[in-house]
Amino acid sequence: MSLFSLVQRIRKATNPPASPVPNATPRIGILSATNLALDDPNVDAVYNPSPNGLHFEWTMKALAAGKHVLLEKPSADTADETRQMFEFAESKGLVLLEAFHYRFHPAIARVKAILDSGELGPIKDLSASLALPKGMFGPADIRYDYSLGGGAMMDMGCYTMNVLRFLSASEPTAVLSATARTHPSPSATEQLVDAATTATLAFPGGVTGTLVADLAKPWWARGLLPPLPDVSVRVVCARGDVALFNFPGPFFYHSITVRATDAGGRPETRVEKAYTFGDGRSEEAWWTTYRHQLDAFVDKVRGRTPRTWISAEDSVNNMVWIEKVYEKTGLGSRPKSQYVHPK
Ligand SMILES: NC(=O)C1=CN([C@@H]2O[C@H](COP(=O)(O)OP(=O)(O)OC[C@H]3O[C@@H](n4cnc5c(N)ncnc54)[C@H](OP(=O)(O)O)[C@@H]3O)[C@@H](O)[C@H]2O)C=CC1
Ligand SMILES: O=C1OC[C@@H](O)[C@H](O)[C@H]1O
Repeated sequence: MSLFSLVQRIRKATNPPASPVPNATPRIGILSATNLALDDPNVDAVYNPSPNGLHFEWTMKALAAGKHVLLEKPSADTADETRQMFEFAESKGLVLLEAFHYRFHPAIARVKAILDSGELGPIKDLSASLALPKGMFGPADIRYDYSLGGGAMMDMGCYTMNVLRFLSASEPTAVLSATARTHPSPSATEQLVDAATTATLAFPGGVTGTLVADLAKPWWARGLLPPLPDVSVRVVCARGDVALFNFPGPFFYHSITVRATDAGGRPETRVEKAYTFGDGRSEEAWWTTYRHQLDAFVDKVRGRTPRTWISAEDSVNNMVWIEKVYEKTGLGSRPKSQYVHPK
């Protein structure tokens, strides 16, 4: 069970009584099968942490009910569904945000600022990995359920795809190669679920980007030693490189390692940390990625300008390229939602 399901369960169990909420604070509900947040006029916005394959249906229903939506990643099973959700949100004047929480933290912002500063020269190659040890997710986990939009490329690959696109400041032009590791399964649909995917993409200007997404990284020493999680992104530039260790969870711990050449052409390495923006806006060094994200979401709902935002186009393009990777591996896109939204 994830932290989010836990929160959801606690919410369900405690069923907090309605209380007056100051106008400045949007009242956020969490969607679940038994949660009637959509019918509750006291709820302004909902968080949608349903399995991937249900994102489209419940986001469309929430938007139809007039709620702003903070939607878990990946936004849907297909780019077409993502496009529909954002178009609907726009037409209703509602906020819809795909919860790529890491994008709201100072650590990734610092890496982007280093790249944008030109200090390291033009980008040549990027690589991003998100790989967790085998055993973290059981066989019944939603991540292995094709009908619910399962697969490593969906679950972890959506982050790696996102960070490659974000740091390269461009969209891929092609999937050069992509391979998936699947489990032998008697079920035809479960054979379409990738436990791991590796892909290399072409970006404009001869730049390449490689992603690794693995839900079950094999153990070492004949299965006795768990491997370390792989949670890094690295960008190689003409005059050096920058790597962020733990890009998805930088609030626990992270390090930004920059290798550059000094004015005399000598190589130098420095390690940075970024737990605050220091831009005078409200923040604390302990704030999680989720806290920063929630701040931005609330800002947007309240008509203020958030420090960071993820556009509709960004979310649509992320799904476009996830689908292209699935196409290249031969597994194909996850099944489109059966939900038909009433016109
Ligand atoms: N941003 C982040 O850090 C994280 C994001 N996620 C994202 O959140 C989403 C949910 O993941 P996670 O919390 O691990 O998922 P869970 O398996 O814990 O399920 C989440 C909820 O979905 C319900 N559910 C499960 N299967 C079905 C089904 N077939 N039909 C209807 N409801 C169902 C569960 O209900 P019940 O309790 O009744 O079983 C549960 O309330 C995914 O999109 C995932 O990518 C997940 C973890 C972390
Ligand atoms: O943050 C995360 O880490 C673990 C994943 O399986 C999960 O879905 C993801 O959002």
